[in-house]
Amino acid sequence: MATYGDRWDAFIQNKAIFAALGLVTHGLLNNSEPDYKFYAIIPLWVQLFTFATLVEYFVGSASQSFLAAVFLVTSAAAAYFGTFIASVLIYRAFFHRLRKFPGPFLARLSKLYAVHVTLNGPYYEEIERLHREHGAFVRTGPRELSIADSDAIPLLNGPQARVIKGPWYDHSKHIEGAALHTTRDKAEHRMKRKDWDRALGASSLREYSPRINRHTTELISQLSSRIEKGEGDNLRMSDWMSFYSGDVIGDIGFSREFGMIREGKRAKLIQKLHDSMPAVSILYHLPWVIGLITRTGAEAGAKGLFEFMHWAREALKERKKVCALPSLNEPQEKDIMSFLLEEDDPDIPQDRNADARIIIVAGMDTTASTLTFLMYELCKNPDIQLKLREEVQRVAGERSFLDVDDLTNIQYLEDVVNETLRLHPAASSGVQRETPPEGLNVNGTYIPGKILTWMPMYTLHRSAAYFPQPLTFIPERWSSQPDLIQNKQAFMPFLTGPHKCVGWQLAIRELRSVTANMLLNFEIGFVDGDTGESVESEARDCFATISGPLDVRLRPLK
Ligand code: HEM
Repeated sequence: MATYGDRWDAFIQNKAIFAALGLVTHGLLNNSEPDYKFYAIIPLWVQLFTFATLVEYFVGSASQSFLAAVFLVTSAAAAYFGTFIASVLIYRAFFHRLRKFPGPFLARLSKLYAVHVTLNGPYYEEIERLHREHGAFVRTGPRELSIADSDAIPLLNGPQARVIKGPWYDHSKHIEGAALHTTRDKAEHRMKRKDWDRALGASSLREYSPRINRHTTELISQLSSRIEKGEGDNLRMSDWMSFYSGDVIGDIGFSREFGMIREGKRAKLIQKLHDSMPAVSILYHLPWVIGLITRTGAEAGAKGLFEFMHWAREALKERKKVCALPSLNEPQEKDIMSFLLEEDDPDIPQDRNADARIIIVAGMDTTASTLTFLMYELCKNPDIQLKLREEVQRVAGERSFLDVDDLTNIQYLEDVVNETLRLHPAASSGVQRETPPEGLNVNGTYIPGKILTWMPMYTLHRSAAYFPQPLTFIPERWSSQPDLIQNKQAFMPFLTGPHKCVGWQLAIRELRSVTANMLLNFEIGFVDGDTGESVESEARDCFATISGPLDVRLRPLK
């Protein structure tokens, strides 16, 4: 009579059973989109493997040593995973509900394709190339579509849109809850958005004006002193733009002084965030990896993220302490957190820490990169620089500094800002949305349910159908040459609808303030022998676009 050991041996040596189990697993997981549950599934697999090895060693008789037991179980696992993976790939390539959409073959199989592209240059450039090759709908991942058709904008972003934010936004929710930006539930988002709208609405923005003016004044004065020290022939303008936007957002966000303009270097935390960008540009294609690392307790793997969380917690506590002084119930000047925190509540809700992080992440690099690209375009187009300077000087008269509130009506300044945002949108590849279970119909094209969509702003903004002469920097298209805009709806650097950037007006005010005052004080050009191309060629797509380095020559105006 067969013993338990014999039965086990027969089982573990039967590759067909494991191959069949691989197929069953694919069948079970296929409809549940399991990638974001890998943090639970992978440890389960590891436990099963360990259990099977121990059973083989102690109960089975086919292996003479522990190593042999490991080997036998590994060969069973190879049959299981080999079949499972082959089944997944065949399904994705030929039977998936997106099979009719064109795109690179490898992108059908895995998001590793996007990782490969990212390692070789900005992802959004490849997306634009793919749209030129395949048209408005491109399959960019196993269950992912990039849609470059302005008719899809209301369906994906409008107030009545039935899509929700995609699972990407959940990547670290389990640690500290969701920030405004990462809240997927529509009702919860509406609630949170009310406070944020007050924090960044017109009357609050006026209260923040003195802070913007202070930081812009400091920027101009620091750059002037660098010129005096003989450094004006080669200044890394991309760094200065990043110091500026970081100082502004720390200050307006939660009264945090980074002092980067003063020091002429990045604060430690900001430097670490910056250093993590290459990893972010890859992980944003594989968000389940972040969940896996953080949920399986491998904190070392996500050290940067945990440090940032710790920093944000401490920064909010410090702000609270200052506000708790009897003479100061609130910061002397209001900041964004004044609207998000209950000043009398001794505790800081966890999701406010997440909000503090989003203030830095959403408010710093987006603005810094836009400013850098704007300076780049002014260097590349000296005539436009001259024309804009004349406009600004007309408003300034004898003054060498213009307050941000004096800059609301300079049409050509608006034109230059818009044209920069058109050619260099900060969210170049778009934002992730998930279609409702019943799917969507875009212009007669049916998009199945539970599909992840992206609307690539870089591609839309560079479409000749929407913006004739799309690759030329022509600020006049926004005012005196309206024929150069065929479809204004396709311009959405800040998105549109209920999730439109809540900080867009703050960003515009920063852009106006820096641009106008730079032009009042300096002539700006590329460093001798340089064309500034690294600003585009070394840019990174990290969900937000991070510009490459820009070195400039600054000459003070007489
Ligand atoms: C040129 C600068 C900026 C650009 C181009 C920009 C662009 C965007 C875009 C495209 C989104 C939508 C993201 C998504 O749905 O995933 C967004 C959202 C957001 N932005 Fe900005 N942004 C800029 C500056 C700022 C600033 C200065 C702040 C200040 C705190 C800010 C705070 C936010 C927040 C909190 C959200 C989430 C809004 C929500 O989900 O309701 N952004 N931004």
